[in-house]
Amino acid sequence: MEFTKMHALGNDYIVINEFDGEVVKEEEKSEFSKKICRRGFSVGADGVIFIQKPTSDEFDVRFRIFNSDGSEAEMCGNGIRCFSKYVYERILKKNPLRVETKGGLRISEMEIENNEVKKIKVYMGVPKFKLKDIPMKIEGYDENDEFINGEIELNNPYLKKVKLSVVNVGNPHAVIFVEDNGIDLDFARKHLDVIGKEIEYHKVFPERINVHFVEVLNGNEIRILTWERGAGYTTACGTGTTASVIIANKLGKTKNKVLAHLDGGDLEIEVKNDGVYMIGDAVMVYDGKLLNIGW
Ligand SMILES: N[C@@H](CCC[C@H](N)C(=O)O)C(=O)O
Repeated sequence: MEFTKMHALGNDYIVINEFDGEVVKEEEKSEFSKKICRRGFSVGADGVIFIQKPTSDEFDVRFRIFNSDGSEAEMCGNGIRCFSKYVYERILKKNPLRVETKGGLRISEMEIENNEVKKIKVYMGVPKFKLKDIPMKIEGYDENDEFINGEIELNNPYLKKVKLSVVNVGNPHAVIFVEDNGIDLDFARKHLDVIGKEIEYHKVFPERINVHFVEVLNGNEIRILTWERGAGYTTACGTGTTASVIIANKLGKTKNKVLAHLDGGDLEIEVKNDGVYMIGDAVMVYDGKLLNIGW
């Protein structure tokens, strides 16, 4: 089986081209992703991306993303930049590219030099804030309410409660401003696998959630530490960065154009009237041939 290893800001994916036909059977995709993502024993990655034919003429190509724990996500910001680069350079010379995702239509506009995609600007859609759209279920709130800087209780030795905001940008995110919680990013990093995991699996989030600790540096810059649903700590999360800027902007903490500093590098997000845009690059690391999936 042939695959390509790609990354965007260190958030790494195994890309499998199924545009001309299925490579991994539908019912095996989850288990396959879990196995091939296991670092040390197999290729290792934060997730697997499948490139498929779209299900309708509205789109040029279909994007599927499985996390390293085998769960399928609706969207992935770093993944869609990797995907767009792969599709343009190897499958379809279409620019802009209309991408079908489980989170809805996304449009990738690429900057190209000598047939190589250098930068990708992705239309990330319109954010949803209602609890029914996250989804989130919490006592005292209606399904049409929003949960912005609301508090939830935790059960760990380090942080007893946390103020967070939720938004769905195709997939669900919880955004935690460290300054609103009397903590800093060093504290969050030290206890990330306890606190991040607890929030990911918190009973108020029936489909789990991606978790981001955010420090606002000024009106145009933020720093983010991420714990991803289904993958744990990652060096960057494109949808998470999009979500963090949307919430920061909604709370008046930043302007509408923000440079986010992530462990794996920087990403630009712009909040506009018609939706949100993410601008960054992606890297093709190597092509591989799978000999043994390991485990
Ligand atoms: N790293 C991605 C998000 C991948 C999916 C996420 N873990 C989920 O389950 O929603 C990104 O760059 O957006």
